[in-house]
Amino acid sequence: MLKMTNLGKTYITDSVKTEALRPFDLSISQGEFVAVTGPSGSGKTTFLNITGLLENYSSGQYVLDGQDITSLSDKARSKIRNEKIGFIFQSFNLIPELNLYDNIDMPLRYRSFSSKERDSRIMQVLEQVGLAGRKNHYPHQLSGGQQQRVAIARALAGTPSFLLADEPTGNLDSQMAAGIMSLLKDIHQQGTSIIMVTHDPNQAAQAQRVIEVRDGVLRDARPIKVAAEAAIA
Ligand SMILES: Nc1ncnc2c1ncn2[C@@H]1O[C@H](COP(=O)(O)OP(=O)(O)OP(=O)(O)O)[C@@H](O)[C@H]1O
Repeated sequence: MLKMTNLGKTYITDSVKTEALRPFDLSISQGEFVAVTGPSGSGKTTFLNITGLLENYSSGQYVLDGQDITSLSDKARSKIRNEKIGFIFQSFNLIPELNLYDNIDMPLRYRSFSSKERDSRIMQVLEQVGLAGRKNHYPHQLSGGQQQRVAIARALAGTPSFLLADEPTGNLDSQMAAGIMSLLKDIHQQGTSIIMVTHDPNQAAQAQRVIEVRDGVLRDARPIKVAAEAAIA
């Protein structure tokens, strides 16, 4: 699904050079659930922004679904971002003036779907996150956990190649956080690839594979399930 080769990111501000990500190689296959973890300032957000095509890298190559991103224009990148990546943020990022239905519809309007197809996609994802009966409600009428469910529905509606989640439970209490983790695991079981940044080692352990970032060095732990099977063999 995605392949990064010798990818690196250096910030230069007022002649101060920060090597946010030292050059690394990484492949993530369709259907994986990957957690990205590491201490504050280690480079997780930089990694996430590059993976989500929100930020450029300084060196190397990034190939997404067979397409080399390196030489694309900003417009072409935006199109790929909208079609292939579903974003989930810590702060939900719903539009307060729009009801749930219209929040989910918003990114679909930039795609070539008919209004009938958009409607069926919106209702399907609202069902999937258990909020079909609340489609006319506004974000402020929902709990934090429910708002995050809407954000997940919005991310899923465009059938992206993968979901990119940035601390998706960071603003939730532990019970709501457990509900969101369980929803993400269900979505993964149904075939969606997920890349999730988290500070929480317990959440990271629920993914199939953990990538650790420390001082800009990306360490790719082996898939946990494969490692466990290897230990038994
Ligand atoms: N725009 C920027 N200009 C200069 N340096 C930056 C910029 N963005 C990030 N950095 C630096 O790059 C390094 C990695 O930052 P990054 O935000 O990716 O870390 P993080 O692991 O996401 O941290 P946190 O968990 O606190 O969000 C840090 O040293 C940071 O100061």
